[in-house]
Amino acid sequence: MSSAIINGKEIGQEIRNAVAERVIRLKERGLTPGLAVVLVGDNQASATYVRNKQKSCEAIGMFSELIKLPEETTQEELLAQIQRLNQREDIHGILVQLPLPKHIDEDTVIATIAVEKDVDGFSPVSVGKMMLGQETFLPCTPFGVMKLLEYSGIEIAGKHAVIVGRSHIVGKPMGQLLLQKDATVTYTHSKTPDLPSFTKQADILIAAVGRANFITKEHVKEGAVVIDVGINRDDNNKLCGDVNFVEVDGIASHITPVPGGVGPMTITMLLFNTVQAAENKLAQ
Ligand SMILES: Nc1nc2c(c(=O)[nH]1)N[C@@H](CN(C=O)c1ccc(C(=O)N[C@@H](CCC(=O)O)C(=O)O)cc1)CN2
Repeated sequence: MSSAIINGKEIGQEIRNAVAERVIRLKERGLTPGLAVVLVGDNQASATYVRNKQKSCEAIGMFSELIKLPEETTQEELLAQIQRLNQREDIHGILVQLPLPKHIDEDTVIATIAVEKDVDGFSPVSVGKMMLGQETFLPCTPFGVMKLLEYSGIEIAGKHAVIVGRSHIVGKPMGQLLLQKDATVTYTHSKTPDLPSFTKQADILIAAVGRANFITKEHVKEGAVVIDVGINRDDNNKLCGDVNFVEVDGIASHITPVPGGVGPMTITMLLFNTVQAAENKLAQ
């Protein structure tokens, strides 16, 4: 029997509809939520994601502004741009699209975003608050995965979650959010010896390693929930995840597809966080 598909497009749309209602309420009170998206350089994938973010904002009545900077922009110029956005009353969320060109230090740039506008949840203060379980903006991809699990009725408490990947923006926060919901969490990564001996124990397996079709049937326990965070290109340049879907389908109880699984949730939770930032501003 095939695994149940966790549909990120459908769940994302349901959440976007609720966020759109909050935008209407804010506009009735004279405030239009505004997101500034900063794109540096010519990375084609980044340009597509940024375009999708802007379209998604427009679709629910939010204001969005693209600040497009050339590849040779200096770090100082970028920091000055962010400082200007920090001051603007009409901008409630600031997002710097990653990756940045190599001559710019991502950590310094992210740390310059005002914490109350850090709708990506990447700044050191946001990460620290998340670790402490304090109210803050959660990073959009792991936040989206938590929503997928919630909307699919998947129990987390008492389950063994195994994360494959340890990036700052997905793997590390993902484990933390699952821990806060009382999962037992194991972190693994591409250099973990005998990876299947760990992943085979997972009730919830999160693949966030960034390698096409890396997770195969030998990694997955019968009945596990498999969440694929990867966005890769295979040998035929076709979009694929970190999970070999064909092999794992039928072993997992639930699985997210790529495309149409976690990806759409990343932008959904960005909208969610930006509206939250605007509501916070009004409540000040
Ligand atoms: N500042 C940030 N930079 C990056 C982030 C981020 O959350 N904040 N995440 C990724 C890229 N990303 C958003 O920026 C992103 C990636 C993929 C998708 C998505 O919807 N994927 C679709 C497939 C799209 C396609 O056809 O290529 C899917 O999986 O269905 C949305 C957002 C790195 N940078």
